[in-house]
Amino acid sequence: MRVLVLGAGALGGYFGGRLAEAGTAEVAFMVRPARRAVLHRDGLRIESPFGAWEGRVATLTAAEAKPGWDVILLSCKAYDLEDAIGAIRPAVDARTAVLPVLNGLSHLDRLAAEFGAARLLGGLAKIQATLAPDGTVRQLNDWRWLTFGERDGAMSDRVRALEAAFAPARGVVAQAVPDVMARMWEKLVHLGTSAIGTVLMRANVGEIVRSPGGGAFLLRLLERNLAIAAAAGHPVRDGFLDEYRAVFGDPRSAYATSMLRDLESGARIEADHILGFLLERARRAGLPDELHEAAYLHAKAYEQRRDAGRLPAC
Ligand SMILES: NC(=O)C1=CN([C@@H]2O[C@H](COP(=O)(O)OP(=O)(O)OC[C@H]3O[C@@H](n4cnc5c(N)ncnc54)[C@H](OP(=O)(O)O)[C@@H]3O)[C@@H](O)[C@H]2O)C=CC1
Ligand SMILES: CC(C)(CO)C(=O)C(=O)O
Repeated sequence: MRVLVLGAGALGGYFGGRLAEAGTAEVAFMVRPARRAVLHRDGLRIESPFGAWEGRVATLTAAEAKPGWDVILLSCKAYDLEDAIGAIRPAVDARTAVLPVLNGLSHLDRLAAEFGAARLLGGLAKIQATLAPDGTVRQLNDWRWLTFGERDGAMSDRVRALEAAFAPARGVVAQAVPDVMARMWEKLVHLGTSAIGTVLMRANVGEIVRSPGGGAFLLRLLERNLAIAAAAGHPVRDGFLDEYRAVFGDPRSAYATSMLRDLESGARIEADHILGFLLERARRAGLPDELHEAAYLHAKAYEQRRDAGRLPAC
């Protein structure tokens, strides 16, 4: 199996690196020149509770893209989607499945329009990882789930083959599922709650829960996001609520989101793709929207300040 990973950031670097380490697929990374220079100089370095890895990896730039890939794992941020589509376009052919692992949902319509619905898989990652300033990919806790599937629910040869390729990879639980759209909505309920909570409060889950009313605030957010998913035709599975009530009720939790990490380091954030999407869905369903509105406004005001160069020094 030949797998092209677009982006060697937190997710692309982690999952692509683990697959390269396992040696069960031919893996290459499509990267931009600055990242390529670091990978050429240092190799790909992963730090993880499941063991560090360092290795030389194949890289190519958009100008060098050629067809012949079974899977393209798309791991850019949503604000880079158009650029990434342009970069992978010459690499996509009749046999290629495109597997995006971005958070959110709205990228799916765009990718299906570009590459055809039949080529596009659904996918999500439950992991906490970051690309450190020195180029190291750092996994921050033991979350390690990569979930994907055909959007029509078929358990096709291609999703089974990808699951098999990942099976020996350490620090990864990769699963092909027959209900990937439901899983993506569940991920959005989870992320919507943690991202809105941590970004609005500029604090991790434990810090919020230990503050007066913080636990109730997170649970109210969780319920609002559950209602948004249900109104969109995707009620969560049994057990989901109990699992995430515990996640969002733990006073000792150090759980923070990639959006909070990005915001605290002055980076770009996926405000429209995640927060704007949820706000629009709350309004469309006639649900209370003031928490989503505040989070979206907060993120957009941050973008204004960032664009104007007025963020405090990090
Ligand atoms: N980090 C996390 O813990 C989690 C993140 N997610 C989601 O996964 C997605 C990816 O996030 P994450 O991995 O953190 O992001 P990162 O910013 O760490 O990595 C994205 C990478 O994509 C690269 N990229 C973007 N456009 C192109 C292009 N045209 N050609 C080549 N490379 C490109 C960037 O390269 P360059 O360096 O050149 O800018 C960057 O290194 C997001 O939607 C995020 O919300 C989901 C679960 C957890
Ligand atoms: C919700 C979480 C932590 C789970 O993977 C995530 O997706 C993120 O931080 O972007």
